[in-house]
Amino acid sequence: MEHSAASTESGLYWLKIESLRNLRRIELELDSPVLVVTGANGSGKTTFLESIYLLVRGRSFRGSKAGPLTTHGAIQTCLEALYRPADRLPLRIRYRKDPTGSIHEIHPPLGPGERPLFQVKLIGENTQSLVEGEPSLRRRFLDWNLLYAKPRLIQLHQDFNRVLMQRNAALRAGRGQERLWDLVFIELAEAMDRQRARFHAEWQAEFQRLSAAYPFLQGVELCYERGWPEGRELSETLKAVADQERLRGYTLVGPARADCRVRSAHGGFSRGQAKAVVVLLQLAAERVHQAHGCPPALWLLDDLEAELDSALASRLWMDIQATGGQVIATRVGQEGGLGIFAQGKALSLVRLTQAQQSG
Ligand SMILES: Nc1ncnc2c1ncn2[C@@H]1O[C@H](COP(=O)(O)OP(=O)(O)OP(=O)(O)O)[C@@H](O)[C@H]1O
Repeated sequence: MEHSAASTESGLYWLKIESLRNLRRIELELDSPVLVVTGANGSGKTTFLESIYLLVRGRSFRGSKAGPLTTHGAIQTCLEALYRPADRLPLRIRYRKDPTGSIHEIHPPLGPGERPLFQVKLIGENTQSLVEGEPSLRRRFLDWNLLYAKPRLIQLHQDFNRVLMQRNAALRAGRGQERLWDLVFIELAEAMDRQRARFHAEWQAEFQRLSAAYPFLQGVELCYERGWPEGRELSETLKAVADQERLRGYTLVGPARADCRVRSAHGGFSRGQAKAVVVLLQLAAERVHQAHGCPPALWLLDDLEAELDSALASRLWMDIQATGGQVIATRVGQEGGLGIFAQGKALSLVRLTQAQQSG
């Protein structure tokens, strides 16, 4: 079945969901820049967002605790969407999962090393863990944003990870062979650090600009820690930790130990404030991406208003709209009230009801 693009802006304009968790079958045209999905608890709002995330990234944002993706009693999950880029013909995206595995395909396919079509930015449950959680979460977030802006650096990251694995294997073997990897390890580590530091400086500058409108962010800054002490050569640091590394059997310093913390002069953040900080980190990265020529991201907002006071939620919503990206947002409620989403761009509303759900 062919579908006509309903507006001239880039974005997803048609979506079909079959047998994803409690959503049995949904097919719809997305004909406005903002789609608000409402429904009672458990009606499938997060699952609706999950379908789009699966289509864009080929994997879910929910862990295995959420149980099987495919609707109980169904054989397979099939998701499909049509996406109109700004500068070329529409693309068909498919995700299919059955007991033998999953397939994720884009037609026509992207060229090798080509940047993904767009980024999908999820603001959902546990968003705060990015601020409060392990450094590895922030490191992955930094690299995800850096590599999207500069896809040619993917090779550098792959080379570094390969050398790190070899160096760790040599440390575990305990025959002193790790020194053979040091030269190439240092060269790749320094190159990665330079790229991360450059991206981080742009990110921090945009974060500061955005923060001016949020009084609770006075004195808050993003700090990049490269993974070995400032003012010290990596080679020196490796020598200093050599005995410890042999004892532990893995590399203790370098880019795999980097972090990008959000530091507050007043101590920590409340849950709502931490959530707002993460939205602003996403917004700041989005501004850097657009400055590098990337298309606007697609925002998936899962109950954005939860934990935020209405002034803060409205302010964030204005900043998200200003990015020019497509938005799919959820709201709890059977009445279909629009809350903060009533302010701003034209929107469509989908109310999830029993009709779309598996019984
Ligand atoms: N494989 C499955 N088959 C059928 N139903 C499932 C399956 N996996 C999960 N579910 C159900 O689907 C529903 C999915 O809920 P989801 O989290 O998407 O709802 P929600 O509208 O976002 O809820 P809330 O407002 O509480 O966040 C849950 O009731 C869950 O029990």
